This record gives sequence, structure tokens and C-alpha cells, in this order.
Amino acid sequence: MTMTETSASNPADAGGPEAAPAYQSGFGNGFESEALPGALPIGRNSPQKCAYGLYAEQLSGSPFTAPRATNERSWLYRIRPTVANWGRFARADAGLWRTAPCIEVEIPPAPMRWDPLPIPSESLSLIEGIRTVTTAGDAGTQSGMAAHVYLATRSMEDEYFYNADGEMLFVPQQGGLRLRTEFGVIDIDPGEIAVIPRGVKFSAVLRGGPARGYLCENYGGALTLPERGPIGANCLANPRDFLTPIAAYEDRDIAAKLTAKWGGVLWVTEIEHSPLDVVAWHGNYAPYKYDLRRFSPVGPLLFDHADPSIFTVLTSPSETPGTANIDFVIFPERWMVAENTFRPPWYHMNVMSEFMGLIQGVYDAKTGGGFVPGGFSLHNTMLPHGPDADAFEGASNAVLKPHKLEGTLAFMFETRFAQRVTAYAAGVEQVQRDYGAYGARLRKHFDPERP
Ligand SMILES: O=C(O)Cc1cc(O)ccc1O
Ligand SMILES: [Fe+2]
Repeated sequence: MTMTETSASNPADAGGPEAAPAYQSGFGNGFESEALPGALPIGRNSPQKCAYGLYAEQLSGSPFTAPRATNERSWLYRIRPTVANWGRFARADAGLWRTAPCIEVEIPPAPMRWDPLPIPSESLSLIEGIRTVTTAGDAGTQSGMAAHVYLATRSMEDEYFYNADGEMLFVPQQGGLRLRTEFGVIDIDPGEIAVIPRGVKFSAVLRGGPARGYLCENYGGALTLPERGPIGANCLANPRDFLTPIAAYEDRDIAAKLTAKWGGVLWVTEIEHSPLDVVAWHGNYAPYKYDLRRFSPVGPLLFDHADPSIFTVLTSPSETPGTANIDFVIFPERWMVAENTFRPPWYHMNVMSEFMGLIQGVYDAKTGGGFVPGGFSLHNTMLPHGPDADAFEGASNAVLKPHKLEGTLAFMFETRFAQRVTAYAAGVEQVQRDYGAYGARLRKHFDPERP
């Protein structure tokens, strides 16, 4: 492998692999960044000749004609246009990665839960280590999602990937990742998330040990910030806390592999250059990260338990207003103060389906054990669920002083579509076969003599 034309002003070269990357702040801004001075054309997108002999390339995340609020595109000034790095693709092994529609098994309607998938000793890159738990909707019609767990034991080396089927929301649970993207470098650790838009090429490096986490593959509308309504201009996830990388390029003539996920299939081709060769870029279609601990929760200050939509970090809208393709919701540390209230989630059945994971701590609806960090659960469309017997007894009898839920972080991928469990997830050893019966442990308390 040879490294040519390194430049002190190119952040890809600066400070070695462990130096923290630099970012630009904001959500969906018109960002701009150049790793070499003057690489970005001023006042135009496509000059007759670009500075430094670069090629101009537009990457569109929305149709050209999308309304301004949802129009997403970036201009990339790169050493070679993407099409120059385009060999003949051969079908690659998709491993345990599945794409909707995917109906592999029929499962009786019941809540499902899994223990954490152990990180295996075998060599797995982030892409090889993706295990699909559920799929929903139809990737071909750009609607729905898949919920995956990733298990990575090695860095990608001269291997690059992009996903034409959807954008990728990474939710690390163990181990840090460095995502080297066409737009620059993003580091994430547990407690943070990263979003790689559809079509953006990247490579993933482990930052200290094996990594495990959750991945939401969003086939639908790009994740965006939810409306705040009467909450006003502040709280929940604030735009300034979203961080987008600065331009960092690789000028490497190497024998490398580019894998593309397209139409539910993994395709691979040999390329002779790093595709992360973008020297400058501008636009509003770019990867970003967010620290979930910066989420400012808003909730009931006097009584009752509000709908979990108050904890929406990001939403992927569908064509139907208020009916999300996906809501990414978190259950962070927060004060519980409601008086005369059963404070954990209520018992419910929901038209939206709910995939949940736990990054750390205990989730207040499941205090009886069994939902542990790294584990996950599925409460599908119109399936009944709620607190386990332990959580019910505890919360029904607790002295309702202000109480802080500490050291906890759970999340939910909630979608309008029913989620189909893969054959892998249905059969894996970690599926909790008795979970569907947890409700049977809720005792009868009814006494007509005692109002
Ligand atoms: O089922 C769950 O645990 C998620 C959830 C939490 C909540 O506070 C209200 C509704 C809901 O679905
Ligand atoms: Fe729920």
C-alpha cells in the first residue's frame, strides 16, 4: 500500500489514528469543508476546471425537485469520480444480513426478547458482522426498515462499503468505532450514534477492542429532527449538538474492495484506489454523529405518563403526516416526579411496532431481569405489552418522591410497519423462549369490596 501526496492540512493524515476528529455543528445545514485551501469552488458548483485537478460530483439524497425542507444533496470535489472506481461487481455473501420484504418464518403473535449476542472469536468486519433481527416494509419501494445487531472483531482494511438500500443509524453498545467516510472521519462510542446517509462510502475501524451495537437500516425518508410543537424552540435533541465531519481525503493507490448493498444483495468489486478521495465538499447531505446524553428530555411535571414520542431523537417521516416510517426514541436518565401516577410505561397495544435495545443500566418497565445491556426485544404491531410483574409491584407501591432514573439508556426503533423476525433471530440460542409468558405472572388484584 502506498500513500502519496500527503498534506499537513489534510485531517486524514494529521495526528495518527487516535487523534480525535474535528466536526462542524448543526443539523441539515449547508455545510462546507476543504482539506486543501481553495479546493472548494466559490460561488458555483461545477467550474470548467476544478482546483487541484479534482472532479466535481453531486450526490443526491432526495429527488432534484423535492421541496426545500426535504431537498438533500452535496457536491463532492474528488480525485476520481465514483464511476472511475467501478469494476465489475460479483455477488458477495450477505451472511446474516436480510432485506425487506423477507418472510422466512411464521411466528405466533407474542412479545419476543433476546439475550445479548456474544461477540464471537471469528474475524468479522462491521459489515460481515451484521445480523438482521427484523425487517419491515419494502426496501424496493423505499419504505420500512431493518433492525440489526452488529458484532465486529476486526477493522476494515482497504475495504469500503456503501448502501444503496438505505441510510444506516449505528447505535454502539460496546466498543468504539471510527467511521472513515467520503465526507471525513467520525468517531463514536457507546452513548453516541452515527448516521451514514444512503450512498455514502465508508470504512470502519475498531477503536480499542471488539464492538457490538445496534443498527437501524432506514429504507425510507431520511432521518430528521421531529417537530417540537408547543415545546418551542429548545429541548429534546438540539440541532447544534449534531456533528458532521470536516473533509479528509485519502490519496491511496491500493488494491481495495468496494462492496455495495443494492436491491437487498451485497455486490463486491476490486478497485485500485481508495474511494475516500474527497478533498472538499459542500451541501446538506452528509454523515453525522450525536451524543445521546445531550438530549434534553421533557416530560410530565405533575401527573401521568406521557407518550414516548416526547423522547424522539430522530424521525423518518412517511407520506402520511404523523405516521413515521421510523421513530428513533430513547429512554435516557431523567427525573420522575409525577404525583399519584403509575410512573413506568402503561400496559398497551400499539399500531406501530417496537424494537428495543438497551445500551446500559435497567429499563424501568422491565426490572425483573432479562432485559440486559446488549439484549433486545420486539413488541410487534398490536401485541400487548407493558411492565413485568416486578416493575408493576414496585411502581404500584413506591413512595412517590422525586426519583432520578440514573445510569440507564434504552432506545426504540418504532415503525409503522409490522416487523418480520428473520429465521436467524427466531432460531438463535439467545432468544428467550419463555418471554411471551411474562404477562402471566401479573397477579389478579381485583376486589369488588375495596374501591
Ligand atoms: O413498550 C415500551 O416499553 C416502550 C414504551 C415506553 C413508554 O414510556 C410508553 C410506551 C411505550 O411503548
Ligand atoms: Fe411499547
